Amino acid sequence: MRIHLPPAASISWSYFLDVDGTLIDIADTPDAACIDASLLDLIARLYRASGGAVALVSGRALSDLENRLGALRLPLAGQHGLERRDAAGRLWIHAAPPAAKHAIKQALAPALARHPGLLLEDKGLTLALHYRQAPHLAAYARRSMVRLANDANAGLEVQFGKRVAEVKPSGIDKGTAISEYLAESPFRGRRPVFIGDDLNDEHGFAEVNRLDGISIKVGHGSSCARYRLPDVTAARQWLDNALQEVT
Ligand SMILES: O=P(O)(O)OC[C@H]1O[C@H](O[C@H]2O[C@H](CO)[C@@H](O)[C@H](O)[C@H]2O)[C@H](O)[C@@H](O)[C@@H]1O
Repeated sequence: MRIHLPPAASISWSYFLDVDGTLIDIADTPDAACIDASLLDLIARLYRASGGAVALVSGRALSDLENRLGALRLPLAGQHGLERRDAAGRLWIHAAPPAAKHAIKQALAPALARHPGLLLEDKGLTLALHYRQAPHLAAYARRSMVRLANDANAGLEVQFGKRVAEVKPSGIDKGTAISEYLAESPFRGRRPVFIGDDLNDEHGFAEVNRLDGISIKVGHGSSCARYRLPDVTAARQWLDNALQEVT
């Protein structure tokens, strides 16, 4: 992999940070992933030093992120931007739970019972079918979610990610979440940075590229991001370096 390292980070920029695979290593299951104390400290320091211009932009649900962050409160976009808490603490919800959600869950129930390696994550507005514990079922899981989204005929789309296929309302993504933040204080007027690792981060990279910001892909795989960092450790180190400006 050819690595185009990003320029040195500046605390005058706006920081949009993906979570799984970017700030924390991928774990076997969604629940097993852990935001450790040193990451909490890094985010808190960056948040203070940048005047609050830090948001987590994640596929996880807001409530899930909140539980993992404990007392640390900052802007959060969850479920790929479908729900967003802004810097003033206001909550923006961009879609209702899909009417077809119950039917999709029912349709998946036999496969989930048959294959314990499949895991269904109901995030409220989206349904994610994880196959990390059953990688041989990748094609089946992806195909099933595409079929169920199409059959619902209700403005749903499938977002693929690391060993996951997710049915979600279409039209909102991490790119729209970033552009909403950038219209608001304290993000407005700052150069945007987005760091991510997964397919669902490509919308965010594209938006940041459009604004001449800094898009950084963590790890391998094709991407429209302009820069690369090899892994979670390097991503955290790059952010920590921004804080050297202020110490
Ligand atoms: O946008 P992110 O913050 O990166 O969240 C993306 C998805 O992360 C979680 O799933 C992924 O991480 C799990 C734990 O490491 C892993 O087991 C799974 O295979 C990955 O797909 C989360 O469960 C999803 O809801 C997020 O969309």
